[in-house]
Amino acid sequence: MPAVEKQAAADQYAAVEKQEYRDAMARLGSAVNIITTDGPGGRAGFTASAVCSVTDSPPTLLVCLNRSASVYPVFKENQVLCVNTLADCHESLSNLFGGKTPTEQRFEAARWMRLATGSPILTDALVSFDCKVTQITSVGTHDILFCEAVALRRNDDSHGLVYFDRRYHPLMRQLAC
Ligand SMILES: NC(=O)c1ccc[n+]([C@@H]2O[C@H](COP(=O)([O-])OP(=O)(O)OC[C@H]3O[C@@H](n4cnc5c(N)ncnc54)[C@H](O)[C@@H]3O)[C@@H](O)[C@H]2O)c1
Ligand SMILES: Cc1cc2c(cc1C)N(C[C@H](O)[C@H](O)[C@H](O)COP(=O)(O)O)c1[nH]c(=O)[nH]c(=O)c1N2
Repeated sequence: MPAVEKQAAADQYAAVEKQEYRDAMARLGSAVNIITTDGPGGRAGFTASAVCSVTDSPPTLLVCLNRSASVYPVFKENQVLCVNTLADCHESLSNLFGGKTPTEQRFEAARWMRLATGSPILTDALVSFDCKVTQITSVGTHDILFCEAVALRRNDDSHGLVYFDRRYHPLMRQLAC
């Protein structure tokens, strides 16, 4: 089909209204993560549910970051980040990093260490992916950061945390007895 006709065919679909889309997205349960960075641009961190695995070769995750977030310029400059996937005990930490709280207050509330990139690793996270940002694509209000994992840390005894229907839910692992 010629490009003009393809465009005309696509234009016949109206976009779903924003609130209706959010109400629908609230039905998708997801892991909750605190994304951190440190480097020439300074230290920053925010809560993100828009995170997923892209490929294992090379081991790559994606993180969606709203360009209007206060932390955006810091992540853009540093080009490294850590995806810290939260455990069941981290509900209040998730809210702290998801709101309007100043950076120092966010980081004071937990214990951190470093691995390869210098990004803060949450010591009791379920799992942490220390990454370099390899590619960025803008879609609408967000940037999609493609992140290659260069180091990992796991806490195999922790339970998970899921964000579903605008609430947090603990997700129990079957632990060996
Ligand atoms: N991807 C995101 O940027 C994203 C995801 C989850 C929550 N949030 C923010 O966290 C706060 C609380 O969220 P909530 O789930 O309690 O209620 P909500 O009604 O704002 O969002 C419902 C769902 O819609 C999606 N969503 C919300 N805002 C979005 C955005 N700007 N871009 C893309 N998808 C978005 C998410 O899947 C979210 O769980 C809100 O300020 C929300 O904007 C942002
Ligand atoms: C459960 C949950 C999940 C998400 C968020 C919030 C919460 C509570 N937020 C919002 C994000 O954390 C917030 O905008 C940042 O903390 C930046 O806020 P300030 O601009 O610094 O106030 C968020 N933002 C984003 O850009 N991508 C995402 O995937 C998510 N996911």
